Amino acid sequence: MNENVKVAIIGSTGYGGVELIRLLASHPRAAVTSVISSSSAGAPIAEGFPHLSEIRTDVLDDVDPALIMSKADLVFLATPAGVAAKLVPSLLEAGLKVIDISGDFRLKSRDSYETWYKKEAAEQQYIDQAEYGLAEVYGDRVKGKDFISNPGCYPTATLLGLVPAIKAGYIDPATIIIDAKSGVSGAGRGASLGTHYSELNENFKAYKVNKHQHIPEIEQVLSDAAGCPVITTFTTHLVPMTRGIMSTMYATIQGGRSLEDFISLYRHYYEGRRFVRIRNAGIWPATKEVWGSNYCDIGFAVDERTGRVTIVSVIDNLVKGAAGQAIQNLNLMMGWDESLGLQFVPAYP
Ligand SMILES: NC(=O)C1=CN([C@@H]2O[C@H](COP(=O)(O)OP(=O)(O)OC[C@H]3O[C@@H](n4cnc5c(N)ncnc54)[C@H](OP(=O)(O)O)[C@@H]3O)[C@@H](O)[C@H]2O)C=CC1
Ligand SMILES: CC(=O)N[C@@H](CCC(=O)OP(=O)(O)O)C(=O)O
Repeated sequence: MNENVKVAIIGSTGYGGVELIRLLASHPRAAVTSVISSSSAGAPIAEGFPHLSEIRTDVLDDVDPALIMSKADLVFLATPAGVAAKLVPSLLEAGLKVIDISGDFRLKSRDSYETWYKKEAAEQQYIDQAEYGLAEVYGDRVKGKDFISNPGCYPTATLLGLVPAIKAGYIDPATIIIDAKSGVSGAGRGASLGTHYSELNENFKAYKVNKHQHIPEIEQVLSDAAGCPVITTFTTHLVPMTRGIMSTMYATIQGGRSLEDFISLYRHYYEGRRFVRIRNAGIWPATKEVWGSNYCDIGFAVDERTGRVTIVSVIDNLVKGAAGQAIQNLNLMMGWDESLGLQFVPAYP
């Protein structure tokens, strides 16, 4: 698989879709040949997004599998929950490769999806076909596949911070507590009461406590890593900033492991994976240090007094948490270097 690829984006007027357009503009082997909208077909995309005017002079296409097939080889879906479940079968049947950024194909159990997402689940055969693309953990399974389910933003930050320690038995999986915070672009472009300026500015609030739809996704992967069922406490918070996720995780240490043990375990686990950066002792990652990039930065502290480890993991929700990891999965699918088109230095300050 050494050919270049033509790409269509469904949901290209949303934050995830627009970020895909931005990142793919500098991809050496992928060209966006169709930007798609269910509500504004026929309108020039640069009309709504003047920052794209140099690179996109085209109009938005309708959601039509035959039209997409005539223009593209692969389609990204950056659509609200429930949309991909209905669209993906016809896209796959049209012969397109698919990368879905929504949560519709991440959970292997239909019941679990319907419990947590409160929507009708996709058909089981398509759920079974979807490869869950947490790139640094399951990347080997992605190569050559036609259908990837891209992980959620919170799960990406959280799982990259927990999987090595669970797999190595450095922490007790029954003791994990995850305290996560997100910038507001994680909620998408649509306006809502909870995310408008005066509700958000100079405010900091917890939401969906014990009810967040990313809980079963995190537990599915932690259970796979531990080899036994794992349940966690996971609390999300909204921070008055645009981009960024910080996931702070706590667990009881097993086997008397030290801070140096954790740092060296993670450096070994992520060796050769350039998007995960493990911090030296005492240097904590901050969301600004990954802003606009595909990096996930992870730092640790070991508290000998409590016997617990603190793990802090940060990503840009729209890049590593969505469009960037989706492009990383495109690269892995195609057998290319996983960093093609993603070698951005974070914007700082
Ligand atoms: N924002 C983030 O940080 C992350 C988001 N995600 C997930 O990615 C997906 C997209 O998120 P995000 O970009 O933030 O969301 P947005 O709300 O910003 O954009 C979603 C887009 O989907 C399109 N859309 C809505 N309904 C339909 C439909 N029936 N058929 C086709 N297109 C439709 C809309 O565009 P139009 O009306 O033009 O069709 C809209 O612009 C969601 O599932 C989200 O949960 C995952 C990880 C991180
Ligand atoms: C800040 C904020 O509201 N974030 C969203 C993330 C939604 C998301 O990405 O949902 P899926 O991964 O399930 O598609 C939330 O917490 O629901």
